[in-house]
Amino acid sequence: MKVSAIQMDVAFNDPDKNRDRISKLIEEAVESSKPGTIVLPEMWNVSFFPDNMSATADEEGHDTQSFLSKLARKYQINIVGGSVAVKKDGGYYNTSYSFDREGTLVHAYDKVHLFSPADEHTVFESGNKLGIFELDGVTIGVATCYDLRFVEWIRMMALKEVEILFVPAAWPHPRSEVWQALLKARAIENQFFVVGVNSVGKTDQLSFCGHSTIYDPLGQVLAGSGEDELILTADLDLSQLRTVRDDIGVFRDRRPDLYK
Ligand SMILES: NC(=O)CCC(=O)C(=O)O
Repeated sequence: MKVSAIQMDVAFNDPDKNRDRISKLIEEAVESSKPGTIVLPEMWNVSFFPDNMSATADEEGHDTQSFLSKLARKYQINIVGGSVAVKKDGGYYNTSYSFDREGTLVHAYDKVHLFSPADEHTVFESGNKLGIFELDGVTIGVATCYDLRFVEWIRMMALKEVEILFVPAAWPHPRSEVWQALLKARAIENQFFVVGVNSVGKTDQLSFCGHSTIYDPLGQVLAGSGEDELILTADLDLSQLRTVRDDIGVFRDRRPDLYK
């Protein structure tokens, strides 16, 4: 599966501007790299996160779904749609929508671990389900930003046969090294591919650290970035996942009977 990750400078509280930018970046990614799957960062409609959610959160996710579905169909690509601020069920959610090449919504994932240091839990409701689905016959997992820190959560995805973990993020300085270390660790310990796609740029409160990176199941970098807006692409050879697991049989050798 050829994957392009869009590391983007998300405009604060301006969904229209962000949709325009994403249209251009997806067109550019398709023309330059011809990926099968494109992934976007966390909260790309409004950034992380404005205090007047009622003005800009996407009502039931309708605008986002119609926008991403059209792009997926137009370019015949899968889109793992990062995440957006959504108003639904009487609350706000940090929701990730994913689409197949026909533009069909295949999965919606509500961020489970809300980032309490930024009071995300006081504004948003949390989800309660794993983000797992299939694209082109490949088992995909999605975990949003802070979810990455929760090793048990990510391990559950590996145990459910996830082959590629996508991590859309709005991860700020001064924790760039933490972001990179956790992405790499999750790839090595779970022996799957990890695609971390972060934001860049600033809000009044935060400066996002970029360094979106695609890791193979050994934790080797297939594509990396700095702190500029850019598209990074890698071709993931999924047979590597089997080879790595045959060589070092972590899933054969683990002792869940003792992990209580
Ligand atoms: N958007 C987030 O969830 C931020 C997470 C973060 O900065 C951290 O875990 O550190």
